[in-house]
Amino acid sequence: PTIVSDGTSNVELDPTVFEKRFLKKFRDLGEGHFGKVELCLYDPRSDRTGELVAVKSLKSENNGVETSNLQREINTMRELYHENIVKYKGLCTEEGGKTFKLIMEYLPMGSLKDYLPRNKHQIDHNKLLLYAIQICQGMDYLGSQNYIHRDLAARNVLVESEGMVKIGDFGLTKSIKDNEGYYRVKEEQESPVFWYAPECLVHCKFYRASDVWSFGVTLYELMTYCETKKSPPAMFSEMIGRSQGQMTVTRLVTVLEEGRRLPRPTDCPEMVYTQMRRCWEQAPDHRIDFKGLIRVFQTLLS
Ligand SMILES: C=Cc1cc(F)c(CN2CC[C@](CC#N)(n3cc(C(N)=O)c(NC(=O)OC)n3)[C@H](F)C2)cc1O
Repeated sequence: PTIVSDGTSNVELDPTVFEKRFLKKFRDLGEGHFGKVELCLYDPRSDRTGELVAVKSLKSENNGVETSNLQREINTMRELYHENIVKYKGLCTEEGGKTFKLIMEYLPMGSLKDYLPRNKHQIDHNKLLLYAIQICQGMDYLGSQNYIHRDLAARNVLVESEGMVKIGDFGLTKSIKDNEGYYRVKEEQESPVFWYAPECLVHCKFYRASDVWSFGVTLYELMTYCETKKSPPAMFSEMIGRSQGQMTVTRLVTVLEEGRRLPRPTDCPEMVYTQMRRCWEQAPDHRIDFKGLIRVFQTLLS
């Protein structure tokens, strides 16, 4: 907390204020549509004893939409406190607050998409179920705070340690006013359509139950150890025919309405695949919820 002296925050004492001059870029961690995430060293004593942080910022001068998206993401992250959600560390503003950067904790082991393929040999099904439970715990908490994530996928789940994962990116997260219970999807930019539930594709409506559908796809990724050849885009493209351009969504909706789903991954236990299918019920309110998934996975943990 800031020790307020004369009504202004005291930069030295507010640990959430990061000064641009001490933020040293090391390398890029990721690239998004409108911005990037960089690995930086925050070194206020300029003696390299600082700490490594992940910094999300917008690319060159974006229009107001991206700025307000980043502002919303910052306001969301600063309110979230859960062991399976990546920690907000603070803000770096420049030019008097015209542009700003989101500072988060850095998890050097990267996302599940990086980690699983490289460490298959030391990760058994029990460990995958542990990750599944932790993702559900983070998502159940997010929903309890009236947020929907809208981009849950293995690429956005970070590895804290071999036994702990966290939801790491909230770029598409929206708050839902309680009475509505859904968010109307607006932007058409590269939406992660192969992780989207039918109601999102057809009606542009996103419910908490739509996040459960995306979790089912994320669980499928877990059970395939994020093998590229078995990825949701690869598998769905086989089902709907390749490179359909804008016809992709139309054909995807058709196969989903026919009841077709991603197949059971090799060696995936029947009981785990059964839970995936319960995440992929056509009707949102027929799907299992995150609390139900946590209960089932805890009984499956041998
Ligand atoms: C402006 C919008 C935008 C920009 C983007 F680049 C991305 C994509 N980005 C998301 C953050 C990301 C993956 C996750 N979760 N990640 C975070 C950490 C960390 N906190 O340590 C980390 N660590 C790591 O890779 O260690 C080796 N990766 C990875 F950068 C991809 C999404 C966006 O909405």
